[in-house]
Amino acid sequence: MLREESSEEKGPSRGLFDDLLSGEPIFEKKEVLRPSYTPRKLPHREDQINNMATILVSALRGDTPSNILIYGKTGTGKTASAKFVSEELESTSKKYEVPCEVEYINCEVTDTQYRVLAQLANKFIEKNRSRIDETIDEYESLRERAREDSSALADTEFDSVEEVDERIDSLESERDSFNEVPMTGWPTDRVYNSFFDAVDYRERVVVIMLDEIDKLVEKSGDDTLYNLSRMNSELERSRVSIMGISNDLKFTDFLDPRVNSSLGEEEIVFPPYDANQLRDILEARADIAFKDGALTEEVIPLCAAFAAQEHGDARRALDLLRTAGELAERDNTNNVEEDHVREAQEKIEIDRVVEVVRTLPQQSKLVLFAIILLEKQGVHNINTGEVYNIYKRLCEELDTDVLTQRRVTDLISELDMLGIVNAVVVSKGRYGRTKEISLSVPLEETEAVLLSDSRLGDIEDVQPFVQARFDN
Ligand SMILES: Nc1ncnc2c1ncn2[C@@H]1O[C@H](COP(=O)(O)OP(=O)(O)OP(=O)(O)O)[C@@H](O)[C@H]1O
Repeated sequence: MLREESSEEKGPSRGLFDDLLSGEPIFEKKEVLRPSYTPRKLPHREDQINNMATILVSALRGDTPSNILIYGKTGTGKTASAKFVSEELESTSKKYEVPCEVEYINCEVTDTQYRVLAQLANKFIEKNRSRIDETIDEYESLRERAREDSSALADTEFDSVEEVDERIDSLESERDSFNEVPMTGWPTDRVYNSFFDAVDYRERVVVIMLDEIDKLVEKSGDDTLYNLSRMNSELERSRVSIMGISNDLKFTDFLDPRVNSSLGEEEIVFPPYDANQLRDILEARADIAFKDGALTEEVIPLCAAFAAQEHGDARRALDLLRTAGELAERDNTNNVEEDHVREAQEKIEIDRVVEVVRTLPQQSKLVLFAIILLEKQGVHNINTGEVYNIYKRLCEELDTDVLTQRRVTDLISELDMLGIVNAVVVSKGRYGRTKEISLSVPLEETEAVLLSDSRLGDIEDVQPFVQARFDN
């Protein structure tokens, strides 16, 4: 007799993902909240966008636009606005058939003169080659038609098929003369010349957008900017203009005065957003990103308020909103609530700390570990001497160099600047001044990151040593 199917066995069994999928999803289009998404509308940036457009419109009249320096704190919409304006500029230039091209370079990634020039050279070499290829295609089809019927050459500059052949040959050798620049190995002069020739191949206005321009100057000085800004005096057919973007204006102190005044012909400032502006930005994105009614009333104002406290950073506001949505999704609820935002705020902060701590140099990790060990003993307002004693012991355990106390004091100041510890100088009257140090990040998570470092993870018997110091 056949065994009866139990009700549980009917149909396919529920798998690992069924429960996750069964809840009504919160998001309609989550990628709208990701940094890679470029919004079509940028509320509260109308003034800056109009300013950029007013300067760049001369490119569409065939003139060289002034160089622009854009600056403002992180997450204030500098890149998004500049990219928006560039796209509009390029599309309008196509509409009116005025050759104008924008090239974007992120100097955090491309941070040496060689790489910047090589990347630019290769982009223009590629453009020139494909333009030549298009022209060759046109001549080849003309040649085909002319071979069948010589009247196809009427109203053209050619008298015979052979002349078309010659033109195709010369275009092919012109195309082949554009050699790609290798990403290392050539003398810089040669790379510069390749870029120069590639750009000047035809009439056009070129806007070079150097995002995070301060990183380029920090890493390799101002030679690139010097060379780019003097190009126009030598170019014959084309014109180059620079748009630098930075969240740190101090880099201009290190520029040659000529480069500085040329780069900053026009300056546009992006001020931080306030909570109301962040609210508008979030609302516009949330409309597309979330299902109708998925957000409870307080979610957007709270994300905006948190991000406004962090120097008005729209990236942070969007991260918060997306993370809050993901946490709600994980809870299998249909609504994102205030608590999800608070949880998201904590999660983002911990993620930041983990990343900062994970990438600290070994010596800073040891100093931080010493502070943590002291805090675990319940020591408050730790002083540098106490940190130094434990630090030395840790170095012995690891058989590593011991830095001087002065150097360790510097490392503590660096940890303070990174927001990992809080070090305040207090006056002890006639005993002079001393630093009182406390941890400003969650202890357990920070310790776990330090212990995940294979070398620090091996230190087992330090705790009893620290303990012993306080038992006496
Ligand atoms: N006014 C705005 N409207 C909509 N989204 C915005 C606005 N301003 C910024 N954003 C969004 O915030 C995020 C950060 O913006 P963006 O990258 O332009 O900042 P930034 O000022 O260039 O920051 P950084 O200096 O860190 O590069 C992006 O996802 C961007 O789409």
